[in-house]
Amino acid sequence: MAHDQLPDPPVVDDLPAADDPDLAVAADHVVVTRSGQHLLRDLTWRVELDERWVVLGPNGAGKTTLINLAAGRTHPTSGTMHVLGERIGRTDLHELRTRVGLSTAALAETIPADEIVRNVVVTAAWSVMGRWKEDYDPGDLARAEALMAQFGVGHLAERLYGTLSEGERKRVQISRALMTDPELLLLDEPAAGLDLGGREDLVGRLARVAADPDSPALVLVTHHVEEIPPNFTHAMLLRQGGVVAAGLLDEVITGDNLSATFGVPLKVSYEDGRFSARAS
Ligand SMILES: Nc1ncnc2c1ncn2[C@@H]1O[C@H](COP(=O)(O)OP(=O)(O)OP(=O)(O)O)[C@@H](O)[C@H]1O
Repeated sequence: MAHDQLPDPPVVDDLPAADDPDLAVAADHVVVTRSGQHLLRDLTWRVELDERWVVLGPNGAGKTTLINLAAGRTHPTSGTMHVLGERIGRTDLHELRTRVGLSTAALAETIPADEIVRNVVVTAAWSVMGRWKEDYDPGDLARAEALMAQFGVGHLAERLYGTLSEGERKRVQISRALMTDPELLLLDEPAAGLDLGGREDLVGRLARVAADPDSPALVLVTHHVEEIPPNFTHAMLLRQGGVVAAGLLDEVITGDNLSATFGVPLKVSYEDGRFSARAS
């Protein structure tokens, strides 16, 4: 496909109503325009509460814009966006944000290097960054300890965040994102910058989160099919702000779809729950 040729959005029909209580995200013909540029165009999407989505696409495809929309941090220019039954633009975003766990590079940059790890995690309970209370609620502290243990950073609870490795920081960021027991968890490139061991460790932990029926709805952004954890169920491919394909993971992650998304001929392999891709 030529670089300037954009795919027609896939036809989506028989969608559940946007205010269906089983939906985490409902986007209808969403367009996001900034400085005259379409960051997203005509995006229609449903994420159910028990689904685990991966969003793939090249640099500049609109993935972070989509995550910010789903987190209630960006408004659509046109179309409608519902998150957990609330319409963006017509709801109290502060309240909605406590129901959505978010881990992005931009948020990570706001974590003070001189904060201890336990505080980085537990302060999410009050939607603040940095320590602000001497006495924490024992229930919040217990939850923070459990999450740090789940993500393999329990032994680092007393360490300064700035002294952690990139892989350890990523796992602290996800623990923090889960602190409020969100109904929707949004992870923007959680494996970026990790070495192979760190990536595999994180993929394994996210696979276990995905397999747990008590986990929130999940949306994970990545550039690489190798980073799709087992037990994820759905995928959306974005290119230049448009949807190339969306639906069940194994129907969407194909050589043809990835070639159209990334603009180079690619072939895909699948083994033991994991995908890999290379030039064909
Ligand atoms: N405020 C803005 N004004 C103009 N253009 C913007 C603005 N914010 C983002 N963009 C552009 O919109 C496009 C989509 O950006 P976005 O960050 O959503 O892409 P992405 O898929 O997350 O990219 P990457 O994989 O590189 O992180 C990019 O070309 C970006 O430069």
